[in-house]
Amino acid sequence: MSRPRRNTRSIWFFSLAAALFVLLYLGTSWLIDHQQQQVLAATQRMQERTVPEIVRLQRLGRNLEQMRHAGEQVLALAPASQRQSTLLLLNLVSHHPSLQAHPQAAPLAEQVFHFLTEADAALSRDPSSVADWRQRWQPLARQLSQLADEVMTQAAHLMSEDLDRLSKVVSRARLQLLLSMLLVGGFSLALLASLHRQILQPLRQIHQVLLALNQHGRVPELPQSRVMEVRSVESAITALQQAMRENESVRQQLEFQAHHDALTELPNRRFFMDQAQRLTQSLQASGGVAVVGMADLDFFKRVNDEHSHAAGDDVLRQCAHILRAALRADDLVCRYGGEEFAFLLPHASPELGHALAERLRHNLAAHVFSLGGGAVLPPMTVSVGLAPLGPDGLEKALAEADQALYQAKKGGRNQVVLHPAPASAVATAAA
Ligand SMILES: Nc1nc2c(ncn2[C@@H]2O[C@H](COP(=O)(O)OP(=O)(O)OP(=O)(O)O)[C@@H](O)[C@H]2O)c(=O)[nH]1
Repeated sequence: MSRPRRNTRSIWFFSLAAALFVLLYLGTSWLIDHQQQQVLAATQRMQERTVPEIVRLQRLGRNLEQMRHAGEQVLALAPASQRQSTLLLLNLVSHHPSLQAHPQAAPLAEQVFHFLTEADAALSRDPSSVADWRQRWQPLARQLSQLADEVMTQAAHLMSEDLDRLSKVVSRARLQLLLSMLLVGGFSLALLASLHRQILQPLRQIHQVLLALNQHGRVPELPQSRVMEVRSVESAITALQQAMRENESVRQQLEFQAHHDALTELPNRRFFMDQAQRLTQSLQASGGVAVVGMADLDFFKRVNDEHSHAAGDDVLRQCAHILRAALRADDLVCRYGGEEFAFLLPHASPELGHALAERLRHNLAAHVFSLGGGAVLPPMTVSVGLAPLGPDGLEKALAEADQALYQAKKGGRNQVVLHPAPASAVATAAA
């Protein structure tokens, strides 16, 4: 079962679509902006906090290493003056802010400075105690090295943590940007597809229908659109189509009436003459033969007088039918006027024309004309004049057929006379 179609005004449809598009656009813009802010914040954090912290830790690591190195120098039995300058440098390093700010490094630096000052004084007094001082120095040197390693590792971790965080933010931003693009792109495609289906396609079909209407071709069916504006155009076209069909039918009716006799529905004299002229020209051009005939009912006036004009009309209709049936399909025939008929028999020899006219005469004589109320007319007869189509054309042949008809009437009616009458008299007297 098909669902009933919902009608949509295109103005609502496009307003809604435009509003959705704007919302979607604003939403994705906000999302992109938000992601950008996050990337910026992560970068800023790295520049303002992480990098200085790393520098501080690296400096601390280097200072610790320097202290360990100073210790090695003091205990290497260098000259006293050199040990003094080393201790001076050590004093400076141990009070460096990077060391003082560190909870483990500050006491360790203090401890190292005191130890080495003490060792320097002792070695100045007794250089042979160096081995003992070197042994006591080892734990302090290890602590300095370990702390320096820890600090450097911490600096490396800080760097990689921040880089990790930044890369996560960037990849999340990239994913969201991709999704936003897909969403906007998908929506735009859906909108375009809908525009094509609801508006463009119906308009193309309307265009095809209008073309077909204009060219009088087979008009394709118009499917009913859901968009009301398009639908109203479709309705107008359907109404126009209906009006054109009716006009065409009226036109055909009028054309038929203009070309045919209203009573017998045979072609009228003017139409017959047009068609016969054209056929004559083509026969003359191709060297074809033809026979022209004039047929006139005998004593027809009596039917009118003795019965009624309406009865006369009825008889005329039946005679026209018998005449049409007696001749061949391609023969031209018309009601020439009153109870007189004309015909043109293309490709017919005088003998064939005569035979066809005889068939008409016999068929008419054999026909029973019954009137209303059981009344029956006496048999009707017809006189026929024939003339072969000569080089002088149709008018001449018709005039000769008319002369032959006159001869047939004069000769007693109910007969066929061929002009010019051969010696053996083609005319057939009534039985
Ligand atoms: N009912 C009817 N009568 C018509 C029509 N057209 C002509 N007639 C009649 O046909 C008759 C022709 O009469 P006539 O010319 O004397 O010919 P006829 O009586 O057939 O005699 P012949 O032709 O000499 O044999 C006239 O009475 C016309 O009124 C028509 O359309 N309907």
